[in-house]
Amino acid sequence: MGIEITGITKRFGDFVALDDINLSVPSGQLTALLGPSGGGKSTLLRVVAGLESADTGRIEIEGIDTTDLPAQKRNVGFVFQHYAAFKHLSVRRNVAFGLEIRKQPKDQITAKVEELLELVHLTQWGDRLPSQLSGGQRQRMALARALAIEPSVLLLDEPFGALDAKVRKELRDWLRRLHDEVHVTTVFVTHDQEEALEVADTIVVINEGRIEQVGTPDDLYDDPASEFVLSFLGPVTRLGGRLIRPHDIEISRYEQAATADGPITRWTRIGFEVRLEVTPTDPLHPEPVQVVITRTEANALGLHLGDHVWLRPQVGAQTVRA
Ligand SMILES: Nc1ncnc2c1ncn2[C@@H]1O[C@H](COP(=O)(O)OP(=O)(O)OP(=O)(O)O)[C@@H](O)[C@H]1O
Repeated sequence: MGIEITGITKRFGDFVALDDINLSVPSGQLTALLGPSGGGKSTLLRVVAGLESADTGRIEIEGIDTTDLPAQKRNVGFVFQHYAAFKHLSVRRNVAFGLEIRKQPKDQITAKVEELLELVHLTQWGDRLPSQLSGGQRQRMALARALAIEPSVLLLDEPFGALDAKVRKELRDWLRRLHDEVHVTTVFVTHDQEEALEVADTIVVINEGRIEQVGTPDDLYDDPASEFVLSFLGPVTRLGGRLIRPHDIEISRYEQAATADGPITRWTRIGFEVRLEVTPTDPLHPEPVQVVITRTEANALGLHLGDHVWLRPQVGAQTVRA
């Protein structure tokens, strides 16, 4: 069950925004659509929501073919980056709105709204206007409003994208906890790999209208299917013709079996990290290699700018042929 996406293609003029997308989103999970800007994530979410119609393909939500159903009949909750609240209505009335137009009994609506406000920790702000809330509180209200109709799926398009880094971090922890409580099938769009790795049960990497890989955060991190996935999930560097993560490189001051060796040509300290650049002496692979170690390691190894060092992948490190 969950969401079944079969053979979805979407063109805007000659441009192919989605190219034969096939994807099963498991019921009750938190799934991230991750990829660079313009890759097609929002378009896919909008097609699932019914806000955009695909040229070909089929969408099933919880076993029901919704391909030709209008958005309001699909029973989806949707939250955008910039949430359009009713400015003249209180937070409570905004949350109640979807229930009022469904003509539910008043006492049921009141009880449901209080339950939702508690869930998103906004009980004490219920009588305020949306303009009197912070950005993070507004997005929580948007989630409460989307959840009010008890959707079969919750679709979130960069819900925290417009917020500053600290609030984003808080809200992503909060979303994870909220999801653990309500278990509604949730799909959220993000271009932030850390957000996806931290929050999602399953990550779908999308690039240029195609799915690059689907897996758990660990699957993707430990076993990237392509150079694109490896490099999208964090910084990478080239070591002897292969791509590797800079902190997966072993560095030694002493001559040893190594993939590359050369002098340390840059040294940058950022907090607890030391980022080094080593320029290999090998004329076949002369481009500088980035290496990241902790300050403690750098001190223990007695490393300095200009030292000649030997580099090789750490045991178990993931590498991909470049
Ligand atoms: N209504 C439209 N008309 C024409 N082109 C569109 C339309 N909507 C999206 N596109 C194009 O389709 C491509 C995919 O857009 P989409 O918004 O799905 O990407 P995205 O991965 O969500 O990126 P972002 O994170 O920047 O929103 C982009 O190149 C975009 O310019």
